[in-house]
Amino acid sequence: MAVPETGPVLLVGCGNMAGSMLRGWLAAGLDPAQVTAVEPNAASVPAGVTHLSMLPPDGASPAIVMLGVKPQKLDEVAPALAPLLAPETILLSILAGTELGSLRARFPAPRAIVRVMPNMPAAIGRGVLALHADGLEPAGRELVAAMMGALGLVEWIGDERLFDAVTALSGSGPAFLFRFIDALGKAGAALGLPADQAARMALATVGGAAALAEASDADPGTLAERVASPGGSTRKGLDVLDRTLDTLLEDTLVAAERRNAELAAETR
Ligand SMILES: NC(=O)C1=CN([C@@H]2O[C@H](COP(=O)(O)OP(=O)(O)OC[C@H]3O[C@@H](n4cnc5c(N)ncnc54)[C@H](OP(=O)(O)O)[C@@H]3O)[C@@H](O)[C@H]2O)C=CC1
Ligand SMILES: O=C(O)[C@@H]1CCC=N1
Repeated sequence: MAVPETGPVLLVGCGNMAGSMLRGWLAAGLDPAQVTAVEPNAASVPAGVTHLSMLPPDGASPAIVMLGVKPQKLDEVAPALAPLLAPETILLSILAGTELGSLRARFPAPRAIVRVMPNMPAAIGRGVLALHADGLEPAGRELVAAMMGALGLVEWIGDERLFDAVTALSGSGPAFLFRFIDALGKAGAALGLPADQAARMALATVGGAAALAEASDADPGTLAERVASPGGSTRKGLDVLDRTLDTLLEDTLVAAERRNAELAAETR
């Protein structure tokens, strides 16, 4: 999906996540000349994007501002950023745990503030972008949905209280899956396969399975049953996996969700 006409975009923080989104937007056709990134590390700012090492003291308000720093840095950037924002600026925040109320308290000017929970595959247009907005008019909603749609699947979250759960599921999710790929390869190597070969096969198996699940009308549970031929070997493996997988993932998401709630309290 092509990125829409946005007007000037200011990124405050352009590290792993905001940088991934920026790369996704540039690949989808965003003009780098429209973008300014305030970021201590110039090397992480793509070519053609204006780089600043700190916020300018004044200047025209950008149409879109995206906060991409760590939640712990919010109070470092807020005093210099707040005066640069106009009522018509759309403020996007990807900060985990940081609530709309906490953003409103620091940025009183913009009418529209949007919490965005992206994930890293946004860099290749395969991200998940969860959105929760306050004060966004229909035209702004369309613009934000189109911008995020250029990066992957857009899901509007009506109840902001679910954002910590969303962050645990799709924001952190790629890390859990990278671990799974790694562990699958290591398990193959433990059975005697050369480690590099096992790693390649694990990655291709996970990528292929995810692509098939996306392309198929059947749900993942049904697909798993199709792999498990009656009386075959997959069933024996599933019997082991099924003993712990659901609780393991629930515990994993609960731990991540809790930390997001702590970050929310710290930035309140
Ligand atoms: N990583 C992910 O997959 C996801 C992250 N997020 C959210 O994205 C945000 C950033 O996380 P992530 O990208 O992982 O972290 P990074 O540390 O990679 O990115 C943050 C960037 O902000 C820079 N920075 C620090 N202080 C300032 C400042 N005063 N002005 C401008 N830039 C500054 C940092 O520079 P330096 O390193 O020099 O401090 C760094 O490059 C967090 O709020 C996180 O919750 C959300 C979803 C997924
Ligand atoms: O680990 C973090 O805090 C962020 C939020 C989701 C992914 N990374």
